[in-house]
Amino acid sequence: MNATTAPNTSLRARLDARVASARATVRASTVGRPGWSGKAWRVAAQIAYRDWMFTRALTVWAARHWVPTVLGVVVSVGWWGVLTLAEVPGDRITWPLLALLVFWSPGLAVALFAMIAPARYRRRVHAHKMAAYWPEVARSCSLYRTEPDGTVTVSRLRHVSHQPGAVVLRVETFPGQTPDTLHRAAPAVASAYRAHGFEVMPVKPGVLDLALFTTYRIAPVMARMPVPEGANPDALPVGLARTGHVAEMVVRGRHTLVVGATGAGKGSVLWSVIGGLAPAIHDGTVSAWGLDLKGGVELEMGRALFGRVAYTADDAIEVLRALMRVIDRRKESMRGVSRLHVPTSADPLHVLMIDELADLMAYSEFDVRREADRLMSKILTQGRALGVVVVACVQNPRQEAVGQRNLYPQKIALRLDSDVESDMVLGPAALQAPAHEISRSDPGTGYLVREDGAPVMVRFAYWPDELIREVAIRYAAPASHSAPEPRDGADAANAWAAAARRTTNDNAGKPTNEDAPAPRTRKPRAPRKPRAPRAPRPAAPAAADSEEV
Ligand SMILES: Nc1ncnc2c1ncn2[C@@H]1O[C@H](COP(=O)(O)OP(=O)(O)OP(=O)(O)O)[C@@H](O)[C@H]1O
Repeated sequence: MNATTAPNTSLRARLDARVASARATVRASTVGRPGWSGKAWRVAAQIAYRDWMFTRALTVWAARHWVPTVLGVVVSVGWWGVLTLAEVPGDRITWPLLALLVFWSPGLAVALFAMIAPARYRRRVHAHKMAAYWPEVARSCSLYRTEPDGTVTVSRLRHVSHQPGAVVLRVETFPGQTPDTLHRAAPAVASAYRAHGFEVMPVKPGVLDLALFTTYRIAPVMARMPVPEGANPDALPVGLARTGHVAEMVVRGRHTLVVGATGAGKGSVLWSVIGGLAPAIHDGTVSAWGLDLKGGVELEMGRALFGRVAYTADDAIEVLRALMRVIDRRKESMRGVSRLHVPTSADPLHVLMIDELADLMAYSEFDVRREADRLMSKILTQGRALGVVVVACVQNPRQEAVGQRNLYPQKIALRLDSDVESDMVLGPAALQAPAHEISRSDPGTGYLVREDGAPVMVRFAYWPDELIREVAIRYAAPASHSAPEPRDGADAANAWAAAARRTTNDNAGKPTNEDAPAPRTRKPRAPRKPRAPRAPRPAAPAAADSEEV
């Protein structure tokens, strides 16, 4: 900041403060008064406001349509003058006045509309202004072509609509233009209209909605007790989007990486997912697993929602192995039956929530890191279709902390420290999602970048500790989820398949902990006789992954 702007800024700030305080005083002594006097002030203010809207709309109409305005005045005054000069007996006012009303009737209709629905009137006026400016914007943003006869064709603006916090332009391509051109021009269009940001949403081939945000911030949202209808892992409500709509996140079939600097609000994302899914956890269709190597400070608050949690590195490895067993079992049961797991209470969607991934993947002992890396790679590459998904939170997106970030198809970038980090996390989507520009005073705000790469700014709901505790009590996980071991019946078959594959496994003989017998009592093994014919079974493609059974 230079020396001349500093005093101006403080003068401006002082003036703003004075104006705000004067407004507050006037408000408190008029419409803000308690009781009947306050009510009377509010009614009077409404009448004055609507009168003002009527007059303003009529004046604007008259200024724009001066021909009928002047003609109306000339005809009615002339008529009255003729009647007066001719000394016609009787009423000389009514008919001239009616003539004026007829000429001015369109303006009066608009003014009445402005008086009855002032907010809608303002939005319409605004939409008209935006539409009037469109040809110029389209030309300056290269959304035009010049015809052989020299005329210029611009992309057609079908209509302008308003949503809370955004103005939406529905734009249509002209023949020879691709939607990509509109995508590329979107930042320039947003800048031309002085918008705080934009979002492009395809409507149908050749037609796009371009949402221009009129506000930079999304107001804080408080989480509420979740309801069973909302606990949908295909469209989980997690907060508010900039358009004012509920923001939804896909959990099933997606691994999600959540990155945010310290204090950016990763806890809000974590609890929006686990808390939002709580009713599904309670009815058994979702099973939550947790890793919190900060000693369980975050997850212990809602411990009852999790089937299994780990607060130390060694326990975390055990949890990852247990998840691999689930994956291997599902590979067997889903092979040739289904390509995307459908959760049921007997066979739930497993959601692994990791608070601070770097504690496990970067700051643990070397052996733990290596094993965690191996298991996470397998879970991330094999789990999503098999109904095992990971939501991993991390502060630092550096390579060593999140070496596998490309294995997460869905990313959430909360406030980040630099544009390099935004780029690192979001790649090309960072251009539309400058997470490093999110203000420190807006924790819980971030960009959700789905698999298709389109970013949506979201304010995740804030979950106070009391609510997390209440939700955990009300929607505690069923007891069966606390020890998710191989199901009876499936056990013997898996053991047979594993034993058979181990004989052909490249890693056979290597000391892996998954080979250790599960600590549960198992059914006595079937006689070894059937092993021989199973060995050449065409299980080779999955063999590399089979040792975790
Ligand atoms: N959605 C939200 N709305 C409003 N305030 C929030 C929201 N989320 C978080 N906060 C505020 O920001 C603070 C920090 O949030 P949180 O602990 O979730 O950050 P974090 O990213 O997990 O930080 P760290 O990585 O240091 O643990 C909270 O104590 C809360 O006051």
